[in-house]
Amino acid sequence: MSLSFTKMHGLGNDFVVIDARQNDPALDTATIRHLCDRRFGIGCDQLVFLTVPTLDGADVHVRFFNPDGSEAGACGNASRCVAKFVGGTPTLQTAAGLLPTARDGDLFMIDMGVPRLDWQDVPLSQACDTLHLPLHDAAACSMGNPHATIFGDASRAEALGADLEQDALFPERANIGFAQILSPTHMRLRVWERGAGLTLACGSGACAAVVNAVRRGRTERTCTVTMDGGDLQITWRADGHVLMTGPAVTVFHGTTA
Ligand SMILES: N[C@@H](CCC[C@H](N)C(=O)O)C(=O)O
Repeated sequence: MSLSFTKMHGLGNDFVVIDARQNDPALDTATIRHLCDRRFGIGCDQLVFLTVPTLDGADVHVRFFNPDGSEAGACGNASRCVAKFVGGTPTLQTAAGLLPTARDGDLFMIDMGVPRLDWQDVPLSQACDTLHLPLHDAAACSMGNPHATIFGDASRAEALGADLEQDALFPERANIGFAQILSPTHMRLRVWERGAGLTLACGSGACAAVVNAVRRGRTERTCTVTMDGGDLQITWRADGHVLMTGPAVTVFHGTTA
C-alpha cells in the first residue's frame, strides 16, 4: 500500500504526518513502527495521524504514535506542525482534549490545556507527593501524557533516561525531563521521551518542566526553555492553561513505495 506523507519538525523533534481525512489507510502497529524506523522506513520521532474530527469546534482529529508503536495523548512539537499543515488557526482534537492554536508569523502557539497534578492522573503506581517523587526527587505532572522532571544536571539524560522511563513508579511509563535552571525565566532541558528515547526537543516536556519549576518556586510562570534543537516560550497562565510557542517546519512531501 502506497502512502503519501509530509515530513515536518519542531526544533528537530521530527514527524511523519499522514493526512487520512479523505482516505483512512487504517495503519496497524507493525506499519507504524516500520514507517518510524530510520533505517528501514522513513524515520521520525513520532508518526502523526490526521482524521476527520468528531467533536464540535474541532477542525482536525490528531493522534500521535511513538516509534515503538505506542500511542501518546499529547505531543507539543507535533501540534505546532499540525497547525502549520492544516493552515489558519485550527482547533486540534486530541486525546488530551481540544487544543486551540494561534499564529504569529513563523511562530505557532498551542494552548496545551491544564496540567494534572494528582498522582493518579500522572499516573503513578502509588500515592505520592507529585512535587517530590521518591525517584531522584523528580516532580511529576500530566500534560495529557506522563512527565517527570528532574532538576540538576541536564547531561544525565543518556545515563538515566532509559531506566527511569520504565520505572515501576510509572505504570504507563513516562517522559523524563532533565532541567537545569539558568535564571527565573530561562531553563535548559533535555528529555528522554517514552517510546522514542532522547529527542532534540519535547514540547509537552517543556510545558511540564515549567509547570514543575513554578510549583517548586524555581522559575516565573513565563519561561524560555532551551533544548538541544532550540527554544520554546512557555507560559503557565493564571487560569491554569499552559501556552507553548515555537516554530514548525515542513521538510518535504513524499510517497512510500
Ligand atoms: N515529542 C513530543 C512528545 C511525544 C509523546 C511522548 N513520547 C509520549 O509518549 O508521551 C512533544 O513534543 O511533546
